[in-house]
Amino acid sequence: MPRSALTKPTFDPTPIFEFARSSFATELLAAAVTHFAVFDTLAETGPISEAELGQRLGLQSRPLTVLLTMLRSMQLLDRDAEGRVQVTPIAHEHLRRGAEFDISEYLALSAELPSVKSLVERLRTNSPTGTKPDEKSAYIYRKGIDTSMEEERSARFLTMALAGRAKNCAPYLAEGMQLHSAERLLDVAGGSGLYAIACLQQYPHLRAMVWDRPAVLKIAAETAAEYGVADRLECIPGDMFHDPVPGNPDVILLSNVLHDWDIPQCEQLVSTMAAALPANGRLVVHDVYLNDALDGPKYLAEYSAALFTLTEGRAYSVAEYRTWLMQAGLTVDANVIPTLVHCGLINATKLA
Ligand SMILES: C[S@@+](CC[C@H](N)C(=O)[O-])C[C@H]1O[C@@H](n2cnc3c(N)ncnc32)[C@H](O)[C@@H]1O
Repeated sequence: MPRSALTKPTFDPTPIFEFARSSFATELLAAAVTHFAVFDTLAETGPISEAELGQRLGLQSRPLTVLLTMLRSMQLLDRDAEGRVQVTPIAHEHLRRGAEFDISEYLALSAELPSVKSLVERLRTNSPTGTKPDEKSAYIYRKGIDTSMEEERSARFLTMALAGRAKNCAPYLAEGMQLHSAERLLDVAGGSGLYAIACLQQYPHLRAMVWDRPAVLKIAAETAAEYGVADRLECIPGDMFHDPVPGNPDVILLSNVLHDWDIPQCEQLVSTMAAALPANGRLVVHDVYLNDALDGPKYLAEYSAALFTLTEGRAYSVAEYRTWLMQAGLTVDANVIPTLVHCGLINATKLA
C-alpha cells in the first residue's frame, strides 16, 4: 500500500522548529553588543541611515539586514521618523557601555563561544558555510562552489532533513495550490519531491516534474515510488541558473528555494521562471515571510540567521517577493495562503 502525502500531523510541529532555531537570537545579540558594538556606535552617532551603520560596522547589506532584523524584532533598535536606525529606550539604558544600568559585560560572557565567533566571522565576510577550504556548501549549487548537493551521502542527509518539514507541510500545500485545472507542475529545486508528490495525490489528473541536482533526484525517485506516483512524476537533472526550464509547465513551484539566494539570484530565478510560463500560467512561491518592515517576527529573524549561515540567502518579506514577481510581469494575489511551520504560498499569474 503506497504512503499518503496528504495525511496531516496530529500536532503542529512549529514550536519545535522555533526551539531549534532560537540559539541564533542569543548568538546575534552577543555579536551585536560585544563584537560589533552596535549600541555604542549608535550612542555616539545618534540615528543614522542603514547604509551608514553598515559602513561603520563593516557589514554588507545581507549580514546587516539579518542583524538589524533580529535587533528590531527584540525591540532593541527601531527606526525614527526619517527611517534612520536608532536605539530604543530599553537598549539605551542597558546596552550602552558605561551607562548606569549597563549589562553589556554580562552579554560578553557568551561572546567568546565558538558558535558566536564563527557567526561573527560569517557576518563580517558575508559568507555561508562552504566558503572555507575544508567546508562544503549546503543546499546551494552554482558553478564554482564546492557543494554537498553533488555527493550522494551528504545530498541524502540534507534532503532527508528537509523531507521532515515537507511531510508536515505538504498536505496543506497540496490543498492551497488549487491545481484543479493545471496540467504540468514543475517543482524547481524540489528536493525529495514530497511537495510535488502530495500535489499528484491530491489532483489525480496532474503530471509533475522535479528539477534538481542528480544526487538529490535519487531520493525524489525513491520517494515517488514509495508514495505510488512514479508513473506521473519525472525527475529532471539540471542547473536552474543555466539550463532551459524543462517540460513546458503551466504551474511552477519555488518551495524554500529563493531564501537560499541573495537578491540578484532571486530576481534572476523569478524572471527566468516567469518567462517560461504560458499565458495564464502560475508561479507559486512557498516560503516564510518576514514583516514588510523587516522587524520580525523574532522566530523568523532567527530562521533568517540560520539561512544566512547555511546558504547565500536569508528570509525575505512578502513586499520583497512581490517586487520581484511584479518586475517579472506577474500579477500577484493579495493573500498569502498559510501552510505550516510559518510557511505560506504566494500565487502569481502571468495574465494573457
Ligand atoms: C532548501 S532546498 C528546498 C527543497 C524543497 N523544494 C523543499 O521545499 O523542501 C533547496 C534545493 O535546491 C536545490 N538546488 C540548489 N541549487 C540548484 C541549482 N543550481 N539547480 C537545481 N537545483 C538546485 C538543492 O539541491 C536543494 O534540493
